[in-house]
Amino acid sequence: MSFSQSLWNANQALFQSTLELPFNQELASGTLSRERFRHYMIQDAHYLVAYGRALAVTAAKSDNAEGVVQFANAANEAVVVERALHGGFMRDFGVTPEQFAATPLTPACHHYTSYLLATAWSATYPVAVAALLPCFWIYAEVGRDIHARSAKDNPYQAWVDTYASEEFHAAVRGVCATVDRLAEEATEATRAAMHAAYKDAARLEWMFWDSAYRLGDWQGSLR
Ligand SMILES: Cc1ncc(CN)c(N)n1
Repeated sequence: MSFSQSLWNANQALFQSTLELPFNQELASGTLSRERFRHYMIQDAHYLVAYGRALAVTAAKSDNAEGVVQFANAANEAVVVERALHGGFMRDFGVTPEQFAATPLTPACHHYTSYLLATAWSATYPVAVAALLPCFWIYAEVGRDIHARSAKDNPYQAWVDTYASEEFHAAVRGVCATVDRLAEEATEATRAAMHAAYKDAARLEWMFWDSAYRLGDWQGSLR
């Protein structure tokens, strides 16, 4: 079994519970409230900038030229392509650039982006790549799962199509191939750290959707 497959298998139950989250169930049926999707979109647009930075730092740490291009391209995709999708939804939902800029990161978004940035800056290249893999892989598999059962005239179809697309899945295969090569060359301790990083990020993916469904925010005087 490949190392990336072992990461996936070790977190299979977590992935299943991600699919079962009310946010994703209602995204598939098209019944997710506009308020919840709007909340998610704003937080995800914040997330994508930090994620793009983490990818760029990881690109700079790469041990070869291919990795520089792979992760620099992924940073570009996150900030330009994915955020364009969000821009379309923001317009539909009447979120102005000023409203977006004035909306702080929720605890879940703050936690996840801080984790990715800290890992990208402080961990070794193989561990940083393992921490980024769930952002690719879980979204691609959630996208495909929802695509297979998405309601007709789903208002969120553009989101579903983006993450179910062959282009997005090709990027996942590329990151898995890099993870597999790095794991092959790594010590046992590094492989264990890669497993831990993957799991941390997979849990934070779960929390991000759960928080969006709950309209998560800082409590009372913490705002
Ligand atoms: C929270 C989160 N994780 C991953 C992705 C897919 N790049 C995303 N848009 N948002």
